[in-house]
Amino acid sequence: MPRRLSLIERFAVIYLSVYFGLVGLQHVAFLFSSSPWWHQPASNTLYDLRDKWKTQQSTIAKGKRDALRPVGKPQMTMMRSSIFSSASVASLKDFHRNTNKSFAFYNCSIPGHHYTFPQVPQFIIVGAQKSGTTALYEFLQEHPQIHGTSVPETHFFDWHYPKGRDERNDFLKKYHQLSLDTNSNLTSDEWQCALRKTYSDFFTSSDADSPGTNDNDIPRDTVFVEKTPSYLFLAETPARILETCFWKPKVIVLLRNPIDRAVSHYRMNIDVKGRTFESLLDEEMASFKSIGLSHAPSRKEFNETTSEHLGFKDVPVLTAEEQKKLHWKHYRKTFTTNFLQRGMYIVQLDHWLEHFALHESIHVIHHERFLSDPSTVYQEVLKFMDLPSFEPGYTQHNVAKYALKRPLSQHTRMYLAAFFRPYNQLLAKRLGPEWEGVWDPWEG
Ligand SMILES: Nc1ncnc2c1ncn2[C@@H]1O[C@H](COP(=O)(O)OS(=O)(=O)O)[C@@H](OP(=O)(O)O)[C@H]1O
Repeated sequence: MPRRLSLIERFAVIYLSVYFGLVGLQHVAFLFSSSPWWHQPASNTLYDLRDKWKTQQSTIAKGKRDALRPVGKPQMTMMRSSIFSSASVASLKDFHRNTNKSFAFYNCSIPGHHYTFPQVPQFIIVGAQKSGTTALYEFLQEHPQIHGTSVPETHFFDWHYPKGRDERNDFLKKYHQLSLDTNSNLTSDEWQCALRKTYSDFFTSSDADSPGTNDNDIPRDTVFVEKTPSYLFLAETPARILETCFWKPKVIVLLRNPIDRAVSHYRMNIDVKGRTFESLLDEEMASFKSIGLSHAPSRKEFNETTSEHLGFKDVPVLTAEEQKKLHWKHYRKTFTTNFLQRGMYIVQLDHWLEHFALHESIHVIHHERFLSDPSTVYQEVLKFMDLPSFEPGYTQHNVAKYALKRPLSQHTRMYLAAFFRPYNQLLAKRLGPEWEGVWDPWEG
């Protein structure tokens, strides 16, 4: 006859059941939370999201890294050396050459806090949205030296970057528990320290109250990478990166046929809008009328059988300024539906080329080539990153779940091809002959 449990034993059984039940739930929640960002809560929950994922993701990432690390490779302990303290490193290459390390720890202070954290990142995948950025990021994360972020996309430099006094104060309060007026109470060095520390936390598992104490196990050859595909689209991002990062990180861009990109973009949000792809296109085109594309034919006016490149021949390509204007006017409203604007790659890339040199600091990848020959493209990326060769498992990531109700009509496809044509031609001029006519149905 089994013995009846005492009150204390019963309490212990209930406590343990509840505890393990909650842990199980948390794991299930985490599995779902690693789904793409559009299934995540709104942007101002950044801090909650980060806290939730940080611990779990870093444990998983560490386990994965340890499993992938070649047998026999020593697990180096990062020494926090004072020679790196507050070092401002202009060139990542010089730093690497001089120290033989991939990154250093950084020390800085704001009122009430002294922080030590790794200088991140060395590489950023900035877009374009729906161009295979998730697949590339996942393949890179499999590399034993590469460490990603604790959330799938930080969106640090677009949604969360604090602009203006109120947002900066809110940022300090939320993350650094500081109730200060940044404009009057913080020096610019302190403000930069707060920015850098917050960003760096996306890459580490360090606790805000005891910064850096969990970072001892980061091998010194670690290369940090983040990906947020909307960065390419935002003209402000490069300057924000340069303000926050310790050096000019190298930038990776994937570009996909803008028509397929637009359809993929629509399929990502199909459940949200309940509108047809064509009606959203027409709406976006109408919004262009106010800023320079007033002569462009509408989809209904467009005649794909004429030879004069289909009515778009004399339509001016939007300048960066015009696109910026449009962007600010419509960005929030059309975030999920700016199919045309997001495919004007040349306008976006030009913002980056003002700050980052093509080939040396920006590596641009042809999405379709990545899809058909992932291994060659991946090895080229590793070469650009100056990392040893590695073969990940080449699988599909982030494939669209929703199908178009009706396949894209030939008329709409040709309308889009004609619309994007002048932008693609300018892009080829900037990137080189291998980009000529790649997405052009009238070529070859
Ligand atoms: N291995 C590989 N190589 C190239 N492309 C791939 C790969 N795996 C997935 N995909 C396709 O990439 C599309 C999603 O792109 P992103 O991950 O950049 O989307 S997102 O901006 O992060 O939401 C998405 O396209 P659609 O399926 O047409 O939507 C994926 O199918």
